[in-house]
Amino acid sequence: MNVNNPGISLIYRLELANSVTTFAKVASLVGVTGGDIIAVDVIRVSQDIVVRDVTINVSNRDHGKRISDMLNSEPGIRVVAVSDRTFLVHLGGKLEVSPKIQIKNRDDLSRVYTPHVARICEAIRDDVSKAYQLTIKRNTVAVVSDGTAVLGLGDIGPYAAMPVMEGKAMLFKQFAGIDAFPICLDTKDPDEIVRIVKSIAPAFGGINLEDIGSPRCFAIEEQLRKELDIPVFHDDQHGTAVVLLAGLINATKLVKKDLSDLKVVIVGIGAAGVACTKMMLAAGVTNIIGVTLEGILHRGKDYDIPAWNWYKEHTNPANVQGTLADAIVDADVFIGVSGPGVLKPEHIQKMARDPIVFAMANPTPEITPEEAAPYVRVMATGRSDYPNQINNVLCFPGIFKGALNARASTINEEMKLAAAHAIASSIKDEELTEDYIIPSVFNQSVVEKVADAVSKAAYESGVARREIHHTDNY
Ligand SMILES: NC(=O)C1=CN([C@@H]2O[C@H](COP(=O)(O)OP(=O)(O)OC[C@H]3O[C@@H](n4cnc5c(N)ncnc54)[C@H](O)[C@@H]3O)[C@@H](O)[C@H]2O)C=CC1
Ligand SMILES: CC(=O)C(=O)O
Ligand SMILES: [Mg+2]
Repeated sequence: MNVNNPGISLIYRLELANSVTTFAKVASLVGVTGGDIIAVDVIRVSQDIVVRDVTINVSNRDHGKRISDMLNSEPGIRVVAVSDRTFLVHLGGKLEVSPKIQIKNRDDLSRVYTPHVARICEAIRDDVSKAYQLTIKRNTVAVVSDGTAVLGLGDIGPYAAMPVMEGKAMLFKQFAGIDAFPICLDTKDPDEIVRIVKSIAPAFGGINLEDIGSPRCFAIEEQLRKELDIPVFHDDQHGTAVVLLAGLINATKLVKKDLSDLKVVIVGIGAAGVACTKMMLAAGVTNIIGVTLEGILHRGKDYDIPAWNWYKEHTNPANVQGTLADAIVDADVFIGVSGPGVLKPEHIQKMARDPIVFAMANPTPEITPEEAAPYVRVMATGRSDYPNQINNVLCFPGIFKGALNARASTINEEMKLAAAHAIASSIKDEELTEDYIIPSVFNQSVVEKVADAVSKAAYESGVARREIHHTDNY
């Protein structure tokens, strides 16, 4: 698998002239150019012509174009169209709104809509908490982005951010049964974002902030948490940190090291980096060194970013200065939440025994598993196509499900720690291996475990608002 191009699959619609060529010829030409045919469908057959859709895995778009040109230049073969399967799954967007009941007659109509809906409106007007019982609020989350830090692609804007937010909404529904709306805002102004999110909050049981770049994300989340009485959770901060901690708990168990003895180097001190650091400190890690594009964060310098000034005071106990090459010496763990290619094999060679490397940048990690393999003991990425996927998708469905079930007013530290331990404990000690430190996203029991643990933590920490046996339906 070429890490820069995760499995591009192209469908070539080919018109083959029966008297001139055969499908066997096509297969051999594709094989010669390194394409991998994975499916063939017959679309139309006539006496002279056969039209086939041939699905071919290619290593990148140029490779796909070379195959197309080569086929087109062959007598008897015409490439009618080439479509990218990934684009096809996004055609028209990935979501729709679907009603829970059908309106079959006037009687139904008058209940779901006017006149009888008015009684429901009045009930909520008289007791606003009934919005949880009588509207979508109780099971609905807004996935809000301004498109400024979309995956590791950077500030690509609200239109380009939509496919990711639609994807997050799909994951909410599929993994936790939560209805989520993708909402991409055409503003980067923190005050305006806060105002808009507050204004739309009545419809939602929770707000999942997504891919809002640092340092703006910190103030936006803090303000919204203060002003709203529903959970506001910046997924890139806390979802990432929860899953990172789960992976770290299991990886250190495997290599027989204690969290409190670790030296951890983390590159990319943005939304994910700051939150991962806070979570590790809360879990008992004491020696963490943060590396930015300007080098190691240390107490000899004042930074323009308040989060970095906080950072230098709470990390780097030996006040090391320099670059990643200086920080990485004798480190037990490398965590990357920055961008492609930051970590080199030479860096890993300088780490302590049994190096743990979590290269979590998406879509292209700080080092590929192939490059790291000879030197690393435990390797994880944020991607779905390698073992050990450390990705916030393991957290946000379950943590919101637990919070919504408890009707929690917030998602607090206790709930996040409970989620991390629930994810980690999904793998039994005897099941742990280098390639299995974190459960699969498709392990349905993880969401349930996380939701139960989070809900329990919400009750125990006093932020749950739902009475468990609620029978009042009107
Ligand atoms: N696996 C997962 O679940 C998650 C992965 N990520 C990945 O982490 C990365 C950062 O995401 P956010 O923190 O949300 O973005 P952000 O924009 O808030 O922060 C990124 C930080 O990394 C720094 N950075 C970029 N390249 C660097 C380099 N070569 N060396 C040092 N610092 C560098 C930037 O200056 C910035 O401070 C992205 O690639 C994203 O895809 C983020 C959230 C979840
Ligand atoms: C996984 C995720 O949220 C990110 O890479 O931004
Ligand atoms: Mg994200």
